[in-house]
Amino acid sequence: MSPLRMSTVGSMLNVTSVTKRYSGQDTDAVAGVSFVAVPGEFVALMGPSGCGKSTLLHLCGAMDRPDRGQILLGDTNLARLGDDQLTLVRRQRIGFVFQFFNLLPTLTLVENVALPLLLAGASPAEATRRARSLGDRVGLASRLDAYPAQVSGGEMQRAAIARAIVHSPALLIADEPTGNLDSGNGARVLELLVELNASLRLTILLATHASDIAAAAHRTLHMRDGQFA
Ligand SMILES: Nc1ncnc2c1ncn2[C@@H]1O[C@H](COP(=O)(O)OP(=O)(O)OP(=O)(O)O)[C@@H](O)[C@H]1O
Repeated sequence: MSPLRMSTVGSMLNVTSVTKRYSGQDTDAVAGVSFVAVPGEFVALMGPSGCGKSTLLHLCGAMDRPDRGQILLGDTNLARLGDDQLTLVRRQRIGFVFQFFNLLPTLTLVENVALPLLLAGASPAEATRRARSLGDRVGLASRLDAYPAQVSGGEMQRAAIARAIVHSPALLIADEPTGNLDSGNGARVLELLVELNASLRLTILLATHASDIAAAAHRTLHMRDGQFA
Protein backbone atom coordinates (compact mmCIF):
# COMPACT_ATOMS: atom_id res chain seq x y z
CA MET A 1 0.00 0.00 0.00
CA SER A 2 1.26 3.51 -0.81
CA PRO A 3 2.45 5.46 2.25
CA LEU A 4 -0.15 8.08 1.32
CA ARG A 5 -3.07 5.69 1.61
CA MET A 6 -3.22 3.85 4.91
CA SER A 7 -6.55 2.62 6.11
CA THR A 8 -8.18 3.94 9.29
CA VAL A 9 -11.73 3.41 10.34
CA GLY A 10 -13.99 6.43 10.50
CA SER A 11 -11.57 9.08 11.75
CA MET A 12 -11.05 12.52 10.24
CA LEU A 13 -7.84 13.10 12.14
CA ASN A 14 -5.84 10.30 13.72
CA VAL A 15 -2.75 11.50 15.56
CA THR A 16 -0.40 8.87 16.99
CA SER A 17 2.64 9.52 19.21
CA VAL A 18 3.48 12.81 17.53
CA THR A 19 6.60 14.65 18.62
CA LYS A 20 8.03 17.97 17.44
CA ARG A 21 11.11 19.84 18.68
CA TYR A 22 12.17 23.15 17.14
CA SER A 23 15.80 23.43 16.20
CA GLY A 24 17.92 24.98 18.94
CA GLN A 25 15.41 24.01 21.68
CA ASP A 26 16.17 21.45 24.38
CA THR A 27 12.59 20.32 24.98
CA ASP A 28 9.87 19.01 22.68
CA ALA A 29 7.15 21.53 21.81
CA VAL A 30 4.83 18.55 21.29
CA ALA A 31 5.88 15.41 23.13
CA GLY A 32 4.28 12.13 22.08
CA VAL A 33 0.68 13.24 21.63
CA SER A 34 -2.11 10.94 20.42
CA PHE A 35 -5.80 11.63 19.75
CA VAL A 36 -8.55 10.96 17.24
CA ALA A 37 -11.20 13.37 15.91
CA VAL A 38 -14.17 11.84 14.10
CA PRO A 39 -15.88 13.58 11.15
CA GLY A 40 -18.03 16.46 12.36
CA GLU A 41 -16.38 16.60 15.77
CA PHE A 42 -15.50 19.96 17.34
CA VAL A 43 -12.37 19.52 19.49
CA ALA A 44 -10.92 22.31 21.64
CA LEU A 45 -7.29 22.47 22.76
CA MET A 46 -6.66 24.38 25.97
CA GLY A 47 -3.56 25.05 28.00
CA PRO A 48 -1.14 27.75 29.16
CA SER A 49 0.90 29.85 26.78
CA GLY A 50 3.78 27.84 25.32
CA CYS A 51 2.26 24.42 26.06
CA GLY A 52 2.30 23.46 22.36
CA LYS A 53 -1.21 24.20 21.09
CA SER A 54 -0.17 26.14 17.99
CA THR A 55 2.56 23.63 17.18
CA LEU A 56 0.03 20.80 17.30
CA LEU A 57 -2.37 22.80 15.10
CA HIS A 58 0.42 23.42 12.58
CA LEU A 59 1.22 19.71 12.45
CA CYS A 60 -2.44 18.70 12.06
CA GLY A 61 -2.91 21.45 9.46
CA ALA A 62 -0.08 20.19 7.24
CA MET A 63 1.93 23.38 7.85
CA ASP A 64 4.77 21.44 9.45
CA ARG A 65 5.91 17.83 9.76
CA PRO A 66 6.40 15.92 13.02
CA ASP A 67 9.83 14.57 13.96
CA ARG A 68 8.18 11.31 14.99
CA GLY A 69 4.71 9.83 14.92
CA GLN A 70 1.90 9.70 12.43
CA ILE A 71 -0.89 12.10 11.47
CA LEU A 72 -3.67 10.75 9.28
CA LEU A 73 -6.09 13.21 7.70
CA GLY A 74 -8.71 10.76 6.51
CA ASP A 75 -6.51 8.21 4.76
CA THR A 76 -3.60 10.55 4.06
CA ASN A 77 -0.48 10.24 6.22
CA LEU A 78 0.73 13.85 6.49
CA ALA A 79 4.06 12.85 8.05
CA ARG A 80 5.08 11.13 4.80
CA LEU A 81 4.18 13.88 2.35
CA GLY A 82 6.66 16.07 0.50
CA ASP A 83 6.32 19.85 0.47
CA ASP A 84 4.26 20.01 -2.73
CA GLN A 85 1.85 17.36 -1.52
CA LEU A 86 1.48 19.09 1.86
CA THR A 87 0.66 22.33 0.04
CA LEU A 88 -2.04 20.56 -1.96
CA VAL A 89 -3.55 19.00 1.16
CA ARG A 90 -3.58 22.42 2.85
CA ARG A 91 -5.24 24.11 -0.10
CA GLN A 92 -7.80 21.44 -0.83
CA ARG A 93 -8.74 19.81 2.47
CA ILE A 94 -8.00 22.22 5.30
CA GLY A 95 -9.18 25.69 6.24
CA PHE A 96 -7.37 27.99 8.67
CA VAL A 97 -8.60 30.75 10.95
CA PHE A 98 -6.08 32.81 12.91
CA GLN A 99 -6.24 35.19 15.86
CA PHE A 100 -5.25 38.21 13.75
CA PHE A 101 -7.51 37.30 10.79
CA ASN A 102 -4.70 37.38 8.16
CA LEU A 103 -6.88 39.01 5.51
CA LEU A 104 -5.11 40.67 2.59
CA PRO A 105 -5.54 44.43 3.19
CA THR A 106 -5.59 45.40 -0.49
CA LEU A 107 -8.53 43.12 -1.30
CA THR A 108 -12.16 43.64 -0.32
CA LEU A 109 -13.81 41.10 1.97
CA VAL A 110 -15.48 39.32 -0.94
CA GLU A 111 -12.18 39.24 -2.84
CA ASN A 112 -10.47 37.74 0.21
CA VAL A 113 -13.17 35.07 0.48
CA ALA A 114 -12.92 34.27 -3.24
CA LEU A 115 -9.14 33.88 -3.22
CA PRO A 116 -8.91 30.14 -2.37
CA LEU A 117 -11.33 29.38 -5.23
CA LEU A 118 -9.26 31.43 -7.70
CA LEU A 119 -6.11 29.61 -6.54
CA ALA A 120 -7.95 26.33 -7.15
CA GLY A 121 -8.71 27.37 -10.73
CA ALA A 122 -12.30 28.68 -10.50
CA SER A 123 -13.30 31.46 -12.91
CA PRO A 124 -13.46 34.95 -11.34
CA ALA A 125 -17.24 35.06 -11.93
CA GLU A 126 -17.83 31.70 -10.24
CA ALA A 127 -15.43 32.48 -7.37
CA THR A 128 -17.15 35.82 -6.73
CA ARG A 129 -20.62 34.26 -6.90
CA ARG A 130 -19.72 31.61 -4.33
CA ALA A 131 -17.85 34.08 -2.11
CA ARG A 132 -20.88 36.43 -2.07
CA SER A 133 -23.22 33.60 -1.23
CA LEU A 134 -21.05 32.41 1.65
CA GLY A 135 -20.43 36.00 2.77
CA ASP A 136 -24.21 36.46 3.04
CA ARG A 137 -24.46 33.27 5.03
CA VAL A 138 -21.89 34.38 7.61
CA GLY A 139 -23.72 37.68 8.10
CA LEU A 140 -21.56 40.02 6.00
CA ALA A 141 -23.98 40.84 3.20
CA SER A 142 -23.70 44.62 3.45
CA ARG A 143 -19.96 44.67 4.17
CA LEU A 144 -18.59 42.45 1.42
CA ASP A 145 -17.30 45.30 -0.75
CA ALA A 146 -15.47 46.98 2.13
CA TYR A 147 -11.75 46.57 2.77
CA PRO A 148 -10.55 44.90 6.00
CA ALA A 149 -9.47 48.27 7.48
CA GLN A 150 -13.05 49.55 7.07
CA VAL A 151 -14.80 46.84 9.11
CA SER A 152 -14.82 45.61 12.72
CA GLY A 153 -12.68 42.79 14.10
CA GLY A 154 -15.75 40.57 14.29
CA GLU A 155 -16.55 41.25 10.62
CA MET A 156 -12.93 40.57 9.66
CA GLN A 157 -13.07 37.24 11.46
CA ARG A 158 -16.37 36.34 9.76
CA ALA A 159 -14.71 37.02 6.42
CA ALA A 160 -11.69 34.96 7.48
CA ILE A 161 -13.99 32.08 8.44
CA ALA A 162 -15.80 32.32 5.08
CA ARG A 163 -12.42 32.31 3.31
CA ALA A 164 -11.38 29.25 5.36
CA ILE A 165 -14.41 27.18 4.33
CA VAL A 166 -15.23 28.46 0.82
CA HIS A 167 -13.46 25.48 -0.75
CA SER A 168 -15.43 23.02 1.44
CA PRO A 169 -12.51 21.66 3.49
CA ALA A 170 -12.88 18.56 5.63
CA LEU A 171 -11.03 20.11 8.57
CA LEU A 172 -11.06 23.62 10.00
CA ILE A 173 -8.08 24.61 12.15
CA ALA A 174 -8.68 27.66 14.33
CA ASP A 175 -5.90 29.20 16.43
CA GLU A 176 -7.38 31.53 19.08
CA PRO A 177 -10.11 32.72 16.69
CA THR A 178 -11.71 34.94 19.34
CA GLY A 179 -8.45 36.01 21.02
CA ASN A 180 -8.43 39.44 19.40
CA LEU A 181 -12.15 40.20 19.73
CA ASP A 182 -14.25 41.84 22.43
CA SER A 183 -16.61 39.49 24.25
CA GLY A 184 -19.67 40.31 22.11
CA ASN A 185 -17.90 39.77 18.80
CA GLY A 186 -16.13 36.72 20.24
CA ALA A 187 -19.47 35.18 21.22
CA ARG A 188 -20.91 35.82 17.75
CA VAL A 189 -17.87 34.30 16.02
CA LEU A 190 -18.14 31.26 18.29
CA GLU A 191 -21.85 30.97 17.47
CA LEU A 192 -20.95 30.99 13.77
CA LEU A 193 -18.35 28.24 14.22
CA VAL A 194 -20.84 26.11 16.17
CA GLU A 195 -23.48 26.63 13.46
CA LEU A 196 -21.05 25.73 10.64
CA ASN A 197 -19.83 22.68 12.56
CA ALA A 198 -23.40 21.41 12.92
CA SER A 199 -24.79 22.32 9.50
CA LEU A 200 -21.78 21.36 7.36
CA ARG A 201 -20.53 18.53 9.59
CA LEU A 202 -17.23 20.38 9.52
CA THR A 203 -14.55 18.90 11.77
CA ILE A 204 -13.02 21.68 13.89
CA LEU A 205 -9.79 21.70 15.88
CA LEU A 206 -9.59 24.95 17.84
CA ALA A 207 -6.99 26.27 20.28
CA THR A 208 -8.13 28.71 22.93
CA HIS A 209 -7.27 30.14 26.34
CA ALA A 210 -10.95 30.81 27.06
CA SER A 211 -12.92 28.16 28.92
CA ASP A 212 -16.26 29.51 27.62
CA ILE A 213 -15.02 29.00 24.05
CA ALA A 214 -13.83 25.48 24.85
CA ALA A 215 -17.19 24.75 26.49
CA ALA A 216 -18.89 25.05 23.09
CA ALA A 217 -16.80 22.16 21.73
CA HIS A 218 -17.83 18.53 21.88
CA ARG A 219 -14.59 17.69 23.68
CA THR A 220 -11.68 19.57 25.24
CA LEU A 221 -8.10 18.30 25.29
CA HIS A 222 -5.98 19.97 27.98
CA MET A 223 -2.30 20.45 27.14
CA ARG A 224 0.67 21.08 29.39
CA ASP A 225 4.35 20.96 28.46
CA GLY A 226 3.67 19.46 25.06
CA GLN A 227 1.46 16.64 26.34
CA PHE A 228 -2.18 16.07 27.17
CA ALA A 229 -2.73 16.62 30.87
N1 LIG B 1 9.38 28.62 15.49
C1 LIG B 1 9.77 28.27 16.71
N2 LIG B 1 11.09 28.10 17.00
C2 LIG B 1 11.51 27.73 18.23
N3 LIG B 1 10.65 27.49 19.25
C3 LIG B 1 9.33 27.63 19.03
C4 LIG B 1 8.83 28.03 17.75
N4 LIG B 1 7.47 28.08 17.82
C5 LIG B 1 7.17 27.73 19.09
N5 LIG B 1 8.27 27.46 19.81
C6 LIG B 1 8.32 27.00 21.22
O1 LIG B 1 7.59 25.79 21.29
C7 LIG B 1 6.81 25.76 22.49
C8 LIG B 1 5.34 25.59 22.13
O2 LIG B 1 4.91 26.80 21.49
P1 LIG B 1 3.43 26.96 20.89
O3 LIG B 1 3.40 28.24 20.14
O4 LIG B 1 3.05 25.72 20.19
O5 LIG B 1 2.57 27.09 22.25
P2 LIG B 1 1.08 27.63 22.45
O6 LIG B 1 0.46 26.75 23.49
O7 LIG B 1 0.39 27.73 21.15
O8 LIG B 1 1.31 29.07 23.05
P3 LIG B 1 0.36 30.39 22.96
O9 LIG B 1 -0.89 30.03 23.70
O10 LIG B 1 1.17 31.44 23.63
O11 LIG B 1 0.13 30.65 21.50
C9 LIG B 1 7.14 27.02 23.25
O12 LIG B 1 8.16 26.74 24.17
C10 LIG B 1 7.62 27.97 22.17
O13 LIG B 1 8.54 28.91 22.69
